[in-house]
Amino acid sequence: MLGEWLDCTLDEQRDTSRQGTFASGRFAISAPGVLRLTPHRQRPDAHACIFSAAIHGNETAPVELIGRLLSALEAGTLTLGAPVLVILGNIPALKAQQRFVHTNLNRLFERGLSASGDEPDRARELMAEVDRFFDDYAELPRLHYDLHTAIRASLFPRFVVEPYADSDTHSEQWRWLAAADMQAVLHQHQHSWTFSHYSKHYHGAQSFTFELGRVAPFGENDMAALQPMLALISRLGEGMPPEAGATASVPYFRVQHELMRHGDAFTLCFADDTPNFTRFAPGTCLAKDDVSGEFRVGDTPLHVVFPNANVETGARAALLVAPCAPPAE
Ligand SMILES: O=C(O)CCC(=O)N[C@@H](CCC(=O)O)C(=O)O
Ligand SMILES: [Zn+2]
Repeated sequence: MLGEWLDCTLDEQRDTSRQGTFASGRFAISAPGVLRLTPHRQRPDAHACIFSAAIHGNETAPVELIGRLLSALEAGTLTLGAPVLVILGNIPALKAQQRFVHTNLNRLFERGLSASGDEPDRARELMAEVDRFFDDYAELPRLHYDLHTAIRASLFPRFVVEPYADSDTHSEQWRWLAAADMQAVLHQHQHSWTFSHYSKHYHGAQSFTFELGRVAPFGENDMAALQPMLALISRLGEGMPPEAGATASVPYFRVQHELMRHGDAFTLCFADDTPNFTRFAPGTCLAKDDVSGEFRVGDTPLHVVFPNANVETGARAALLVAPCAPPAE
């Protein structure tokens, strides 16, 4: 049944039904780690909802959050009123409790991807699942929340990344995110081929990457802090309008520059435990690279997000961001 699906995804030896019913809907496993929930009665405010987790295998809080949603549906304390696609992204990495096995899955969501290997194959499988789900509910507004946790501490422990795309984010989303206790918003300045970008760019979905605290092993996540987030996905699962908060208090940032690792001897010039959103003054040296040289902050201060010197060469080693005005209401 629903509650067992997470465990069975991690343990192929355990048998589980591939489809069945629960009090308010039907479920079907359409691919490994992909669970489709169909309501018996779809509510008028329903979105076609995708909730994904474990695109990075060591980010366990989102998996626990989705487990709570499924348990509530199974227990009948929550009534499914919207179609929901639940995705566990990188199953081998989740089993190994690693960010990825061979390469970062969250850089591969691009149509026409030609790379070969386990993660590229999984990206193709997940893109096809997303396409099929949104096609099947073409009449409904589309929504994709891709749930993550960050490697390091953050001055804003819970925040969202808004992927770059031509389509707009609806203003109600900002109010829902504020009520879900998201503490900052980061606007991407260019295409990034992440999973949330895929849904927004190719399907016009309301789509975000959520950072829900810091990476921790199963059982060690601060789930109390994620209660408002659970309330948001639960309301969406019910097909009901979520609670709306005040957006005025949420700081907005825009990416100014992607710091890339080009050489083997790439280093960041600040401490490993520097929290996300730490501000650096003009002139500060942020990185040294044996291929591209030094990177220094220009005339305006920059805040650093997701710094990671240990990425593959050619990959993003940090986002450098600056505060910006909130989107118009
Ligand atoms: O904490 C970190 O350094 C990484 C956390 C993480 O996995 N972040 C996502 C953000 C995706 C986006 O830019 O929308 C990632 O790097 O894939
Ligand atoms: Zn992640």
